[in-house]
Amino acid sequence: MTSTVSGPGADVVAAAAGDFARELTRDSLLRLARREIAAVHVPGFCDRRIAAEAAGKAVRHKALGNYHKKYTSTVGRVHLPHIDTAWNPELTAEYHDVALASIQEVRALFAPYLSPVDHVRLLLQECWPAGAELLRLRGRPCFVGALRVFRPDTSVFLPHNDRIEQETDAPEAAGVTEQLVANIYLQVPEEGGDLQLWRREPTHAESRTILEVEGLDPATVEPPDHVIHPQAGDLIVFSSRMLHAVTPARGGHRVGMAAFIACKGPDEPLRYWS
Ligand SMILES: O=C(O)CCC(=O)C(=O)O
Ligand SMILES: [Fe+2]
Repeated sequence: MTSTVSGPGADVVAAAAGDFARELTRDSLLRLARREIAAVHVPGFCDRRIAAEAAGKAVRHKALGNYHKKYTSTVGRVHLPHIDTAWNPELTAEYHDVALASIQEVRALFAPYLSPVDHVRLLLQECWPAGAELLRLRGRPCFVGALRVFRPDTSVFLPHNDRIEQETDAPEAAGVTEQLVANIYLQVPEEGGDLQLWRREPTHAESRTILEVEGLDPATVEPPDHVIHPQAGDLIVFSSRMLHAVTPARGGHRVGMAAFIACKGPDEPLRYWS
């Protein structure tokens, strides 16, 4: 299957097909963690009918709330993701208290089928030299499998990056050498909802802005290196430490399922959470 690209970056992507791997394997994961490739993009990772059904449940979910920062508050998410614990001890305790129940609740949305995030967890465990496991912070299990709901025309993720060390001082978060994020797309309208990738980390000044408002003004950033229009059912894994953004989806909801993945080198297990 060919890559599905659109927008201003399409030529760049076509010219740089070697920047993408099409399968999640030991080799593609190691190359991604070493930043030799920009992303692992697996078209049709998950059955589209199963994806569509789960997307509908996410849009109607009773635990659908919004991200908390100024420029991400347009995006909905099901269950509390770690970023929204915002260094608050009560929210952090609540996050861990409900983590396992939330994992099981999201899993049940896909029953009787395997949830795509569980499928990713198994592949990481099988492929990575030292295996993979659920992240624990101060010994307490994290949630994984956040469903993100981008509302038609209004939701956007401005250029930003994600780093666990900026969200917690728990000892388990020290020594991370790379942070990846796996997104499984459950529903994507035909137009918009593009994933933009830059192959660089933000500058110090940009990082300060991102920490304050979780996004840069696109006019202040050069064009992205890659623009991908995901199809429902696709899996895309990329470095969350590098700049990335999501453009508004036109005329319909864009629903994804996300897991961050901390890497401390091939001799340590990968650890995932949302
Ligand atoms: O929904 C996407 O395509 C990526 C969103 C994002 O910012 C992330 O997964 O860290
Ligand atoms: Fe992100």
